[in-house]
Amino acid sequence: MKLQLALDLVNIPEAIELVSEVQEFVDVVEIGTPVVINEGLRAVKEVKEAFPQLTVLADLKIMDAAGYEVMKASEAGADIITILGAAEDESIKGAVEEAKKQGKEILVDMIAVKDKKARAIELDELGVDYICVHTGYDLQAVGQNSFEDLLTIKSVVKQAKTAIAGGIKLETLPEVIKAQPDLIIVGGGITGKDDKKAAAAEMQNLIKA
Ligand SMILES: O=C([C@H](O)CO)[C@H](O)[C@H](O)COP(=O)(O)O
Repeated sequence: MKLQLALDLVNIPEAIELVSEVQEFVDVVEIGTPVVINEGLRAVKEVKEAFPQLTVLADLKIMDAAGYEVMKASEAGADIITILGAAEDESIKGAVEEAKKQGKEILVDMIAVKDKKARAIELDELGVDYICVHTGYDLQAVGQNSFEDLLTIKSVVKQAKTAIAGGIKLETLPEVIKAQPDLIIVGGGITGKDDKKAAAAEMQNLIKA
């Protein structure tokens, strides 16, 4: 199991400062969708240049023009790029093909997919690297989480790695760990703490225990 730090509500200098603080306790750094919207792929480039030893994920949530967008994110230095599970199969295939060409990985975000079990089976067959269940900010706000969905996809996925994101905190981490996803994505559970280093360290300790 690996720990991914999601950076969503920062600019580039703040992102670099935050990663400096917690780098020894995280495996993957996510340049979140809001950061890409505000700063562009320059955020991916600058974070990867500052921390070449870390895996950098570009959370583009691609919906179309997938091969081209995966190519541009790869050129910026992303190691993993996200696409939406709701995208057309042609887009998923384009993303997977381009990522393979560039030596990168594709993570599919299942946000807003209704039949997650059926779609996870299809995505697994399309050769994606990760399938991620995700409760976005707007559904977190009405009390939802993705713990059940993680068990659902884990019961059918044969080849892809599994991931979970959305509102995971220290208090809920043990329940997530029980389901043994390959990747646990945490944003506010670390970035919202006064002592971010201690929060990341505590989470990494639980994950690696
Ligand atoms: O993907 C995310 C969200 O849609 C905003 O772009 C977050 O990175 C993801 O939800 C993890 O952040 P937290 O929910 O704060 O843990």
